[in-house]
Amino acid sequence: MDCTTEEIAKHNDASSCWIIIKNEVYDVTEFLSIHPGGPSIILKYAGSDATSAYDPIHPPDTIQKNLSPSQCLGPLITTTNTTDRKDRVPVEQTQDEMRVEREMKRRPPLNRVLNLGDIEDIAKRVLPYPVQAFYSAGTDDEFSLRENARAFDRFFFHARVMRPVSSCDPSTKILGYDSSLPVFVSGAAQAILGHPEGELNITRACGNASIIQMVCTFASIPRAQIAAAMLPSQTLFFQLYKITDTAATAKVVREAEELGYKAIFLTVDAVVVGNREKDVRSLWVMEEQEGKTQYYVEGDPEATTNLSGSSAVNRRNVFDPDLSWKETIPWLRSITKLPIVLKGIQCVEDAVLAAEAGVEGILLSNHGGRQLESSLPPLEVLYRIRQQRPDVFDRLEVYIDGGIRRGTDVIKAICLGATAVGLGRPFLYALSAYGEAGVIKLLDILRREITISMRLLGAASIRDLTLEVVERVDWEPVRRRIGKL
Ligand SMILES: Cc1cc2nc3c(=O)[nH]c(=O)nc-3n(C[C@H](O)[C@H](O)[C@H](O)COP(=O)(O)O)c2cc1C
Repeated sequence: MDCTTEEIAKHNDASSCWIIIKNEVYDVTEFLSIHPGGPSIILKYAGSDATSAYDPIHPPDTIQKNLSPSQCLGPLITTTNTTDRKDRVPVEQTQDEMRVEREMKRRPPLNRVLNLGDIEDIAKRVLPYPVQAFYSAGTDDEFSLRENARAFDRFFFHARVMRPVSSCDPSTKILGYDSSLPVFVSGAAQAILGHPEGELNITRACGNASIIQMVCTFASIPRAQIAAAMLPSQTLFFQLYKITDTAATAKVVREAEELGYKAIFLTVDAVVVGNREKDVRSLWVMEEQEGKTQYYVEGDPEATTNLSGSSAVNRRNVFDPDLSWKETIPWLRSITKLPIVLKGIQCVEDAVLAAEAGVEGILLSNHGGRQLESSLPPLEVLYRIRQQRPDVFDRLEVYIDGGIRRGTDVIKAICLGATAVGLGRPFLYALSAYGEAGVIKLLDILRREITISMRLLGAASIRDLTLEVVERVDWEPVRRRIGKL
């Protein structure tokens, strides 16, 4: 392979994109469409050295994890021209980067942030467009994404009055670990795209607030570094993707256990990656904005169709598509002593199978509407389990995530039998908009909303949040606002 700078410079667009990182040359053409931060940031360095942009924000093993050996083209061959860097074209700020800079200066002070919708609005304004698209994307027409949140609007309270609530305690236990609220962080990868300190913002804020954080297999900060940042009293859970390389997965599980993570949340709703068109389109949106739009030319073969995150990931067979009740859980049990929770249960039947399989918990989730379109909102699944198979709640802990944005959402889920609820995007938005201070603010808002509503409901503790105080209506309430943007 000719890895001279002259040759590399020819591969400078989406049809063939080579970059140099630490004097090694990579063909990232296929990777463009699955780069969590979107392709435009890579394209900015297409045909040149991307080390300065790559190095500060990526864990050391990112390349090994994401590129196949055939995409690693070899060491950079230095010619006389390349040692003289004067001929290099300086990288200019894109329109989007200038917009982000302006918006960061316009952020309101935190005391003007009232709710999670406000945080989401601000984050969407200050995030680079491709990152905003990656974080907010749902699958297909984003129907499940919207309905996840709307499902909460169909439940109303039967408030009880004349009950002493001067002392109101929203704390609980999750898998036996203390949590100051019935809330945890559902792991959402690539926090570093929103803030240079990535997941660490969440770790620090959660440590002080006694909230449990689930850390992803594909977290953007090494899991050891996250574990090193936790307080002695703090609890971390680990989100596991079972990949086709079983031995490699087992190594990850053992490492997580040794690092002190307290439970394994095995994600079961992502055997392939969902069809997230917003994510794919963000490349074209950016091209248009920067004046590099490609137009259809009569007679051209279909150029790079660029069909999504999914295709490239699938080609490399990252996720194991053959998870099964018979094999996967006994295998996982055989390699770890940690409690096992299945993340991504989407119907009553599978909740029952999980109980029969003897796992310690299930997280009812459709991945925040990012996987199967028209998967039932997790709150509806919770309601159906409560109606049809209440015995499940005696056999394992049940959690839900997806669309939870208000203290009342949390309370409704607890009333229906959930032990706790997870939030994904809100943590990403909070850290993107305000770093660690944003995450602290988010938890303060939730705590305030939960305790106000518990008091108004006549509940002095989580034990008072029972099925009797919540009712599902069959009329369609007015559509909820999830965020202005
Ligand atoms: C940007 C992003 C990345 C995510 N990454 C993962 C992941 O790596 N593993 C996983 O199991 N779930 C992942 N999720 C799903 C979350 O764990 C969670 O199920 C979902 O965000 C909950 O919905 P919510 O965002 O409406 O709160 C991700 C979600 C988002 C938005």
